[in-house]
Amino acid sequence: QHNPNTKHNRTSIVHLFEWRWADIAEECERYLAPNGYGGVQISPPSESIVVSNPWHPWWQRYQPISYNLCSRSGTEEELKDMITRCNNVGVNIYVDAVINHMCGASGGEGTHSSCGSYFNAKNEDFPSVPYSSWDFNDDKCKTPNEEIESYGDIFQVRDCRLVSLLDLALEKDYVRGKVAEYLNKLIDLGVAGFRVDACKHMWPGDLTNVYGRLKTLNTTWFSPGTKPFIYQEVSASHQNQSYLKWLFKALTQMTVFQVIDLGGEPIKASEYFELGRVTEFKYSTKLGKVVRKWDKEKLSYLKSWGEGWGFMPSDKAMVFVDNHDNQRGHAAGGASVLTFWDSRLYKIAAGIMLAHPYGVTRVMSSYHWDRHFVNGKDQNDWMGPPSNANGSTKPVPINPDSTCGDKWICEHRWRQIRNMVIFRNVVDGQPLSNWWDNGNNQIAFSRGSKGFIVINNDDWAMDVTLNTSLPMGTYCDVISGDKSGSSCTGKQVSVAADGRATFSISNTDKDPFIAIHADSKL
Ligand SMILES: O=C(NCCCOc1c(-c2ccc(O)c(O)c2)oc2cc(O)cc(O)c2c1=O)[C@@H]1CCCN1C(=O)/C=C/c1ccc(O)c(O)c1
Ligand SMILES: [Ca+2]
Repeated sequence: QHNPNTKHNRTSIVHLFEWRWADIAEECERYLAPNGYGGVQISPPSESIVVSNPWHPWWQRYQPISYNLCSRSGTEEELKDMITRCNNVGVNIYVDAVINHMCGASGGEGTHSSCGSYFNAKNEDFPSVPYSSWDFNDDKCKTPNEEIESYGDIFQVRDCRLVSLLDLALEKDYVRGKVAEYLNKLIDLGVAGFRVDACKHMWPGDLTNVYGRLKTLNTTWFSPGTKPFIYQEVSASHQNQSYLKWLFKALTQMTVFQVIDLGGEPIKASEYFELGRVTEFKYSTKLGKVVRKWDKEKLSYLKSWGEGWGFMPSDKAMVFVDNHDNQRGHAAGGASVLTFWDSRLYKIAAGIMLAHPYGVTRVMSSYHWDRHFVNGKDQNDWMGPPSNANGSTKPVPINPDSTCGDKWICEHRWRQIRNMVIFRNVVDGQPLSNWWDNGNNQIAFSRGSKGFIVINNDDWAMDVTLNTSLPMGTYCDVISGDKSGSSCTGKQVSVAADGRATFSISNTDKDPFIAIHADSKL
């Protein structure tokens, strides 16, 4: 089901990565609802392993040991309360569903889990579900050590263990039933859909079967018959790296009698299109390259942004500037991905993503960690959220100036990003028009007659008069400030009767872009 089911033309999702349920509930009521966010992607709510080395890494939550709704973010009661409170203010909840695997094969035995449930990884014994060795792909996987060895082999990628994670036998009716039971319980609680993790490692046919077992949404908040919104993580990045390594090795060893499919990426995102939306991973890396002006990329090339760049159809795409994985440089294209660490360029990238009509947009909300690069790799890329000595996650304090404290970054609260989320809501449904560029890194475009954005990413000042297609009047720039009452706290733009306006943007501006829309008009 490809429609996010968002309420009263809210168009963006925010990923409150590793937030506690209690804090999410507060944030829905005090910030997300008033500022037009459509929904929240929450971290996996299922009980996971607790890893001690490295100490409580963020990715331990991607190693389930049961489907008990009890995790580092809170209890089932807190989850239920949060979903209710967010739904009551029109903010949907999307669950990060980890259904391809359980914990790593060397996860050990015992109760080192987020809620103390017993499991034995070695025997593939997860009594809380229950799952036993019958429910894993050991027989189906044809590699000697059960691991994915070559990313060029689509059977290994689906049926073997991803970094030794115990691979569930999703072709079995019993396993499909257990996974559907887990997702349906969340639907009963009121969630609006799922971000399905690691889809590349599951057969589309198995996913189709599981999705087919899902209930329609809880009618307390959704109209009868509404199907859950599904968006599938299909990441080419890591695959690409390993796939290209394999390809090179194969080529050096290839004899004339062997025929190796030299095609592109073996598994295509399009295999998953019919099932739901798919994360467009090229978007992050390409947008990062263009805004950083790497590889001779220019902002003016964004004239054909979207399908024109070879991305999947807009109505199938979930897009983002960065995500929890590639903001840590994991992905092959990782180096170009913009993150909160590069805040000035990050805001430009977010402005472009939110102003452009392509895809459903997801805003990342991160926490700070002590990056420590050694030979280009961050030794601390595993670090979990701000936490107390006992490993529990710290609450999110809100400062008087509306920023977050205690190392929570809260990109979704940055004025420039928050206001562009609102911009996207105001212009929803309006086509991109009035494209203008200077052949380099100065661009501008409107969204019908509802909004207009101008960006200067060149190393010199910009001073142009452009047709905005907006009605005559004075507009507040929502990047340098807000409209408050009958005045602007930042720059203002006056649009003449013929729709033209003059824009002057210094290349040394804190934020070298201007955005105006129907609701920022005085
Ligand atoms: O070096 C690592 N992993 C190998 C490279 C990334 O591979 C992983 C991918 C992955 C990434 C890109 C691909 O193209 C691909 O086919 C697979 O997806 C996962 C999904 C999970 O639910 C749990 C995982 O441990 C992984 C994972 O390790 C570290 C140590 C273990 C976790 N991890 C990690 O780096 C964890 C990464 C991770 C975790 C959760 C995610 O949703 C995700 O996208 C990445
Ligand atoms: Ca699998």
